[in-house]
Amino acid sequence: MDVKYHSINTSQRYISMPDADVTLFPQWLQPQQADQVQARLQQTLAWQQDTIRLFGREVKIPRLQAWYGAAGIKYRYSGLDLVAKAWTPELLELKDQVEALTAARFNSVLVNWYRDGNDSMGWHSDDEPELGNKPVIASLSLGADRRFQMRHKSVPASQELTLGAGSLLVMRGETQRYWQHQVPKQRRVQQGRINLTFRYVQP
Ligand SMILES: O=C(O)CCC(=O)C(=O)O
Ligand SMILES: [Fe+2]
Repeated sequence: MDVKYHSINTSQRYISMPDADVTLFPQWLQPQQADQVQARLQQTLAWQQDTIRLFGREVKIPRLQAWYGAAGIKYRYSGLDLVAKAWTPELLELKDQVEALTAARFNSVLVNWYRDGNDSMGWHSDDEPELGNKPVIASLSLGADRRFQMRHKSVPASQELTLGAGSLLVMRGETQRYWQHQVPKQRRVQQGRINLTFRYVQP
């Protein structure tokens, strides 16, 4: 897998939303390359189905996750304490490419595997304190198309995108402060999807 020597398509679409800065690169990776990367990540990452406490009960989250990054990076996510595993060669290569595109720095990645349309992620903002003010979040999608919904926290504004294989969504500035996002269940989707969100966590 060598992302560098594939042509990367930087055509982009700015998504006009109040109090947000969101850009979509719909075909950042070519379909073939996206499939190749997905297969490789599925095989090589240390997937876990974490549990969270919800109303006093242990509940399995509806997807598999893996957290990778630089040594010593720790992260709290929905009440989970995650410690980054060391970058794999594929993840490091993707991180370098995403850094080159966005001119931002990342030291970790949260990887989610939605096994089919029953897996999902509920409404949230990526606004944990360790992400700092105005975090840049770069989100690479592989596999099945899934709906990505966004809603403003205080004014009636919303936006929905389809995130397809090879797409890269970059959220910057005040986006996390004013907006939430989710990946709803889509019962008819039978294929899996992997999403990687590259982040900079204050060490
Ligand atoms: O799967 C996605 O597209 C979004 C993932 C996400 O919001 C997150 O990891 O915080
Ligand atoms: Fe998120």
